[in-house]
Amino acid sequence: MRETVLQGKKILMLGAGAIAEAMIRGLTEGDALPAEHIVVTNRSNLDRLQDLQVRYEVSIVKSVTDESGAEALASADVIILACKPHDVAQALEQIREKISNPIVLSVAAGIPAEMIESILGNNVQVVRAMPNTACAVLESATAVSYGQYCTEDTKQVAEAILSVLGTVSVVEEKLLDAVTGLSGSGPAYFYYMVEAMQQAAESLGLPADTARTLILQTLFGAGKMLQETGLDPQELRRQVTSPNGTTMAGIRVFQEANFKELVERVITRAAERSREMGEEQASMTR
Ligand SMILES: NC(=O)C1=CN([C@@H]2O[C@H](COP(=O)(O)OP(=O)(O)OC[C@H]3O[C@@H](n4cnc5c(N)ncnc54)[C@H](OP(=O)(O)O)[C@@H]3O)[C@@H](O)[C@H]2O)C=CC1
Ligand SMILES: O=C(O)[C@@H]1CCC=N1
Repeated sequence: MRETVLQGKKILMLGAGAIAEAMIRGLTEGDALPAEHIVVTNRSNLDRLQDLQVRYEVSIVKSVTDESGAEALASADVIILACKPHDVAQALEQIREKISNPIVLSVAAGIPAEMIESILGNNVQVVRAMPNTACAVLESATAVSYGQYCTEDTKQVAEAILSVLGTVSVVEEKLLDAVTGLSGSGPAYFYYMVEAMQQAAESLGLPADTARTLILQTLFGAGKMLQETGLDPQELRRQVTSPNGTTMAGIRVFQEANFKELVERVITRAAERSREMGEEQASMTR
């Protein structure tokens, strides 16, 4: 365990789904704080909590509405809000009277800091973050923005937590919907591409396991080249593309299908959806 601003801190994870598990796995594997200082709760799925407890040795509480839930809420330094956007208001109503000035770190897509501040009151310090599931392997691309009441100490605590899980970029809150469409959803775009490449490889006669090995190493190698050479993607693409060769023939098919425009539409639509989800919820609580 490193000496950090997280020393002695307790985190309560409100929500135990996909992103909560990715963060729990990253925080425990990254040795950010003792596993028992991470307390996890959800709405009703006790089997899921017990499974997380067994696998990560975290603490669990069955419900925030019972006695052990009240204790966990009162002693939490940081509450990570990791439920679906449409469950956020209810989750906050349930904890409002029981918290004692924690940092609230929300990963809920689209939900404005102001909405959380207005439900919880008391000038609560709200940090909004948009990680991705690569938290599980300490490779998340996370962006963060700070609510109006956040102090410098709070920013340090939030960044200490999030930087264990990968890179952290501080952005203005109004850019978080774009971040959500880009890097929050982003892993799924690459997985979709891998699915498509696998399908193509198999239809060309490659054995499934050979195709998988080749695709994964190609993806990993391309990412590492981008990171380690510092070269632009255009230049790296040029190095692969022999005049009138195979790459040029393949890329031309992408160009004929307006691939770049398609990707722009994908990311724009995902960003818009983040904004819509936030607006739907914020309008219901006004
Ligand atoms: N999945 C991803 O890649 C990412 C997701 N996010 C954001 O994280 C949030 C969670 O997403 P994800 O993990 O995919 O969702 P999941 O559906 O996998 O998990 C949602 C969790 O929230 C719990 N929950 C619902 N209501 C309450 C409540 N009132 N109190 C406590 N817990 C509650 C559910 O419990 P139960 O099962 O008992 O109902 C469940 O454990 C979303 O807001 C999403 O926008 C952000 C970045 C990436
Ligand atoms: O699909 C979603 O809504 C969430 C937000 C970012 C990734 N998953």
